[in-house]
Amino acid sequence: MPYNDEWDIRITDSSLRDGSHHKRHQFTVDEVVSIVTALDDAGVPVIEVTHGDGLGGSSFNYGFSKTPEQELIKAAAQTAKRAKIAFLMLPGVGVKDDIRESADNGGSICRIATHCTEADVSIQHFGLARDLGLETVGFLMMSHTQPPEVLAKQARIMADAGCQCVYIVDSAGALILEQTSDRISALVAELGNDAQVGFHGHENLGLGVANSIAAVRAGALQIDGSVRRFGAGAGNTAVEAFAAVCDKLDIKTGIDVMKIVDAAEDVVRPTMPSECNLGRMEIMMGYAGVYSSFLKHAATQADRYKVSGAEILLRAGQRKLIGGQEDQLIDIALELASEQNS
Ligand SMILES: CC[C@H](O)CC(=O)C(=O)O
Ligand SMILES: [Mn+2]
Repeated sequence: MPYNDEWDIRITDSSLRDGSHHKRHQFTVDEVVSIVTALDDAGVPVIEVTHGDGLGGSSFNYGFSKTPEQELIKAAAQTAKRAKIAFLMLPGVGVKDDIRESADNGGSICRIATHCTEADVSIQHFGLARDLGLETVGFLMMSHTQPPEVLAKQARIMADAGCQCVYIVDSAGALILEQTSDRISALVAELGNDAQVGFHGHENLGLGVANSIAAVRAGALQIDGSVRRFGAGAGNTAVEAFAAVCDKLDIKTGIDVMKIVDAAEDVVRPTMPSECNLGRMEIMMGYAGVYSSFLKHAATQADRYKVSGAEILLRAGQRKLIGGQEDQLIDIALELASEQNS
């Protein structure tokens, strides 16, 4: 079944949210306006704008925003002619008032993200979002850590709370092809017509586009990506490459391939501090199953304690760290430094 009469699937660009990790949360209003203008013109139907760690993420632990995220959401909503503006929130990092403020500023899609075994902490937020008339999306983060049947039960909790599309979120870029499609299929079977299923990929093993196609073939109707892969770790599925692949496979996305490749090169790339690399630290994240947003934090601690960033990430994977446990990267760096000096 297609997404609607116009598109087979709906693509959400996350460069102004997931890309915030890569930019250490330094987006300006001018950058948001230029990126939203270009993506909207290229036919991207949904653009996500928030601090990288979601509403309320601007903090000592996650990194302070250069511009308050509500100003960025407002600027995006005022700029977009066709695209809907989405925002993300992790319960506990943000609170319900942040959802209200985002809606007042023109955000129309509320995305609530939880660790993939903790869906129950999202229930009140989906309720509020639906009461406010917002469209809802749920993120099951670090989905590589749980088998399909566990994820399906968590998806059911979100759907029953009012979530209209539950995403398998490959936060670590660790899923490999069938591991993606098996998880999507389990959610599709569980949710039926109660909610759609989506996929959010990361490129840490170079599989963002391939995993996204596997997800579509398994029944996902919403797919995330970031233009120029502008996201945490090695970045997200490149929207321009994914749109081109969909075009060749006759999967309708509504995105103009010629316009989106220009936007990627001419508008988005100049706002990036650097390309999103697929270097040893990024590969280690996919290999060891580490949350992509740990990359910059691990790099900071590696510099500070003169230890290997890749080794920090490998141990973070062994410890099975999840989002919110960024401070343990300091502990691992100290452990490595003491081993080095003994
Ligand atoms: C807000 C945390 C995180 O960046 C959400 C996400 O994009 C992911 O888990 O991949
Ligand atoms: Mn992500």
